[in-house]
Amino acid sequence: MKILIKNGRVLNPATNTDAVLDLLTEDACIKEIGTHIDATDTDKVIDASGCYVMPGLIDMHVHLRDPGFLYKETIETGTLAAAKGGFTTIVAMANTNPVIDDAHKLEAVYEHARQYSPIHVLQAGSVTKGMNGLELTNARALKNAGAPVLSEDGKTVMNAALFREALLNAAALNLPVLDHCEDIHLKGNGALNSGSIAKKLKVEGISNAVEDTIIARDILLAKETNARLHICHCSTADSMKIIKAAKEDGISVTAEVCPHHFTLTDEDILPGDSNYKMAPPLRTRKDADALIDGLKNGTIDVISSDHAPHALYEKTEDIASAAFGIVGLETSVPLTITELVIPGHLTPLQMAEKMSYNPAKILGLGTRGLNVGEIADITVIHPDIEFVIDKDSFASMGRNTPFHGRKVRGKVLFTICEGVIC
Ligand SMILES: NC(=O)N[C@@H](CC(=O)O)C(=O)O
Ligand SMILES: [Zn+2]
Ligand SMILES: [Zn+2]
Repeated sequence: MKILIKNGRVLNPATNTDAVLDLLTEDACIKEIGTHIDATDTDKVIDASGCYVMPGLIDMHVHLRDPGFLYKETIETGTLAAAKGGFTTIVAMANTNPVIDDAHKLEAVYEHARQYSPIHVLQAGSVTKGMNGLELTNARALKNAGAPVLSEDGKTVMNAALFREALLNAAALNLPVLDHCEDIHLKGNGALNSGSIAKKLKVEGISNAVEDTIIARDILLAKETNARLHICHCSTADSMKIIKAAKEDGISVTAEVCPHHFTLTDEDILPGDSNYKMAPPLRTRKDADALIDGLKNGTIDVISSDHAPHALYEKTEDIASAAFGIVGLETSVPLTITELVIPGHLTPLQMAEKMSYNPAKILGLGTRGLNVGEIADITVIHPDIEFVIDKDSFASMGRNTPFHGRKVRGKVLFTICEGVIC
């Protein structure tokens, strides 16, 4: 199979390329990149005039809900949603039922993914057994079974001594740890960001310190253990200061933000709509602006979705009792283009860096760029196509999005994984 992508704006952070070029794939690899590649003898020609041609996007924070929560999502529906959203690789979090805490369970996910996924699935292993926060998993066995990272996402390992030991083990294996930062005692029954909105809606608040104290704790533990720490879903202004200082100090820390946290604030929350409820919560304008600054100045390495599908009945009108989390795989690209690229906060090349190049580096996937001889994982996006987000068009089983009805720009036209159009 040969696919010729003609006249696209090829964005390759690995070589700092941003140029209109043709790109030819053959079978699973990139065969040629050049100014005029001949179309004869190809199976498909894609006219990519006006389009971004990026290395296949990588979402390093996804909840596939498989095994155990198949009424929310499955490997099949979640990876289809990922492909539709432009992602050729995703990392699935371990908070399934059972929790992915041993090699056997991890291998079962890979077996399912081989059967049902059009894209690459990487499965995280949990930090503690059953995510019980008490007993560490066997990190080496998880790594040998193919876990590129460890993560307790959904929870913080509250015992600092135990987490320190986990970081030591991870460091010895060169495994990054993806860190959900939320002090459960400080959080209490909090549902939305602390402040006037939570008060008005009569729910308990979640202060910035719930997040910032754990980020600071874990960065200090990473410093002590030389572990590679990746901070998940940053939402606060102070987290940017802490992470920036840590990086300047030479500590091995990377960080991500999710599109909802730079797009919305707690002022946007509609009363009775729990699709605005997620962990961490939507914060203030000041926080969102700080996240955008963090993306611009390199404090933030990665944009990930934290795709967290839930069933309709789990997202009831009662915000206090509704589940935390929103879907994101099919809205990440248009929100990033609309909120960051069009206003000039990020260049298209920087978008490719945060949504493909940097995740690949953190996950140890090599360069994963658009280079001859590399695997043909490619995303073609038209940045100028305007459309209205429609939750009923999602491939995901989750309909829990606050973005239904929102006008955006930037449409994924093709997701090519190993030389095959998904
Ligand atoms: N983000 C969320 O609000 N929810 C996630 C858990 C998590 O990412 O911490 C989930 O699994 O539902
Ligand atoms: Zn989390
Ligand atoms: Zn998550």
